[in-house]
Amino acid sequence: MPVSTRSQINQGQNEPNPLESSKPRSDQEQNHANFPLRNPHHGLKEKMKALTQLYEKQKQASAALRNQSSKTDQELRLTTHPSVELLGSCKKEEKEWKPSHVMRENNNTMHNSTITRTYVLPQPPTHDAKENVVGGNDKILSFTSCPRKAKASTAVARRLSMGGHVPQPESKGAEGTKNVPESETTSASEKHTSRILVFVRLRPMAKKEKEAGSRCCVRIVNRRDVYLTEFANENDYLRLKRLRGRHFTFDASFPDTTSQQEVYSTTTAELVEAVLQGRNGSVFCYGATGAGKTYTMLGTLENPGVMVLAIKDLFNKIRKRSCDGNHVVHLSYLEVYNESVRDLLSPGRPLVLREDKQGIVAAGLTQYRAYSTDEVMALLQQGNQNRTTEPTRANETSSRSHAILQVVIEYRVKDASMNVVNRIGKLSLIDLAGSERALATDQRTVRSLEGANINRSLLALSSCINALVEGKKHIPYRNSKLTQLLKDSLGGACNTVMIANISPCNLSFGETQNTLHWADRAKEIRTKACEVNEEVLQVPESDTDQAKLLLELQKENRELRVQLAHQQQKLLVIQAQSLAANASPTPSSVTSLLTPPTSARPNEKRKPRPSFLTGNCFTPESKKKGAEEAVRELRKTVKALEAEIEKMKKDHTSHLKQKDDLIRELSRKSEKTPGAAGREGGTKRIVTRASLRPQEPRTSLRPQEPRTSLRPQEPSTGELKSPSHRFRSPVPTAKKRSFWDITTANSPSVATLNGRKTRSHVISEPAGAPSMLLQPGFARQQPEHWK
Ligand SMILES: Nc1ncnc2c1ncn2[C@@H]1O[C@H](COP(=O)(O)OP(=O)(O)OP(=O)(O)O)[C@@H](O)[C@H]1O
Repeated sequence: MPVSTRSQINQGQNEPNPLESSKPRSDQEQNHANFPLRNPHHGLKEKMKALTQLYEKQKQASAALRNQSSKTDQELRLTTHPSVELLGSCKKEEKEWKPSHVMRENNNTMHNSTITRTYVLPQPPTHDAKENVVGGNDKILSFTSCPRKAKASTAVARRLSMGGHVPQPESKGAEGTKNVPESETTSASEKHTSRILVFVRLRPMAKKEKEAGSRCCVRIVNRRDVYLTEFANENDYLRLKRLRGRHFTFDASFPDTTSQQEVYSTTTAELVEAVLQGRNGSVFCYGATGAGKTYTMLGTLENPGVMVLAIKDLFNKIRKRSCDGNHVVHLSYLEVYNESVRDLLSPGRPLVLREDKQGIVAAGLTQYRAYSTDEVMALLQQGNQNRTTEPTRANETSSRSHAILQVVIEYRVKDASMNVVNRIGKLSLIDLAGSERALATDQRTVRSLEGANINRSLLALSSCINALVEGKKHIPYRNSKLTQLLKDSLGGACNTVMIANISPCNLSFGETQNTLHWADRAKEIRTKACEVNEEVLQVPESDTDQAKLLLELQKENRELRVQLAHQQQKLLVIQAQSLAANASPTPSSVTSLLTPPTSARPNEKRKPRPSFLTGNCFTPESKKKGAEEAVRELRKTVKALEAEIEKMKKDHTSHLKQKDDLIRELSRKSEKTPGAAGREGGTKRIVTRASLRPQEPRTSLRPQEPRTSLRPQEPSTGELKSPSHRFRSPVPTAKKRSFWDITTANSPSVATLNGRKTRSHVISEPAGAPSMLLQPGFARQQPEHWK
């Protein structure tokens, strides 16, 4: 890239060289002045002096101009280039910026030697330039020649295929962040593809960096434009020639003051929503070591990162929607360390990646069914403890592996025609290890080997990005484990978000530039349109009929049971009356049996009280015939009633028996239906005996509690469980369930999940299956060779 040298600047400015007028020149000098470009380093010091004088002159002129009116002064400040602001903000004592492309700064160091630093300012952004490189000598900046961008650049908010606008971060009065109309952003061809959204996050300057006198080389303007400024020693001529100021534009750029919540809501919140609708989503953090990837993804206890906020959001949303259907959440967490894949939730032998028609599969990866945010948090914490982290020179807690957390959400609901709609969304949250220079980290063998492997996989990632951008047919995913696992995120049907983390420190300029370069490249990757992974599980006609019949029979059964209970209650009352009649011939004694004793004075002669049976069994005639006849009649009535109840009981029992037999028969039939347990062929057994009768009340005929045992008000809910049922706390006696035939991160969800029978499958699990978390010794389940 062309960089203005001092000689070029002199030529370009057409200013008379002050040296020329002040002293007579020899022929040689004159020749040199006539051909200043022949050797740019020749007479460098003289030229520098001339340039300094020129600068002083212009400075005075500008000061005079500024003094002319305050208005002019204000305009000047407004039109100052962002990078100049940056220099001012990064170091307060920074000198005023200079009217040339190449600027100098003289700093007295501790050793009292003079070091001249040179930095190059990037050009102001243009509408169609995705990256502006400082040009040649014809583009010399003057004080007010850097117009601010008045309109949003073309790298505008892109739309996810899920249909929503990309949320723009709050603008601080910037015009450039306004949403651009859809017509400007999406063409017809874009409708079938979706682009990777790329965000940049700048971390704050670390304490150590501040103490070392580092300077800030990044400035974020309008929450989208990133200006990168290079500082260099002026004596480093070779470097000087290559100095570049750079400007990039992304979907959003986050300054160092941005909160975790803001990063989450701008980058990932929409993705979570789409995942709940059955789409796939991936978020990955990319950047140099110590740039803040893990902080962005995991965060701290006080400032939780994207992973934590996404999980919380996910469960909140599920809870709100739980009445609509049945959500099941599965979780897996793996790392790629030194080119081997390891299960972070259940560490053991390295996992083997397999590619089949369902995508890339890590054979043996454990998937846990999660019921609550707390449970996922605990799993996450456990996984992170197992993750390989080592202190390096660049970062005290450097992640030495790429970590992939995958959350699979399965959503089931019955439609009006008794079909089951099954949607599966996958969210992959990826914290990549940092790209690094060997010297920047460590030269010890293990660390450098790790670094080499990290770099190798990141190199493979950049090759894939390149191939995807260039539209090549062959994408070299197989070059590393990481790219194999990211295959779906990069080239599959997936809404993908990349967060590029950068450091503000000028010592990391190279890494920052590299990160921004690849992030800029990634913007051009087009993934396949992300469709909803929906499957309608069509229930055969016969099955539907059977299901309906079963439901009707169950309803009838319940009604009969309630009737039976009523009759039994009546019988009890009559039996009590009969007993009373046997014990005492007077109606009052019958009543006394049914009522608690009220007399506190046993010797007192009791007054006859009107019986509640008066007007019912005891007629005026019976009174006349006497007590014996009344008892006889009562007995007769009781016997008749008993016989009737007995008959009804028999009828009901035989009814119930018949219906139970029928239910059993139907259930057996449904179980025999092909594909009932699995999912092959699209024919699913959705109505099972277990699913239809989970809430079937157990009839208790104990007379003490006839109503409570029957619970006739409890609805027949079918297979969809109530929210409380799904979210109840795990039982401590839970048994470990694992998927030995599972999906891995980024494999196509529908095919993968639907095509596989897993041990912890949603349907096959008992309702309210307990969590792994509370299983005793869960965290310590390690194979022998790990102990
Ligand atoms: N936005 C931020 N706000 C405050 N501190 C941050 C931020 N980003 C990063 N840090 C701090 O910077 C340090 C390095 O960050 P982090 O460990 O996340 O880097 P990394 O990119 O994951 O590095 P590596 O690739 O080596 O794992 C940490 O101490 C972290 O707390």
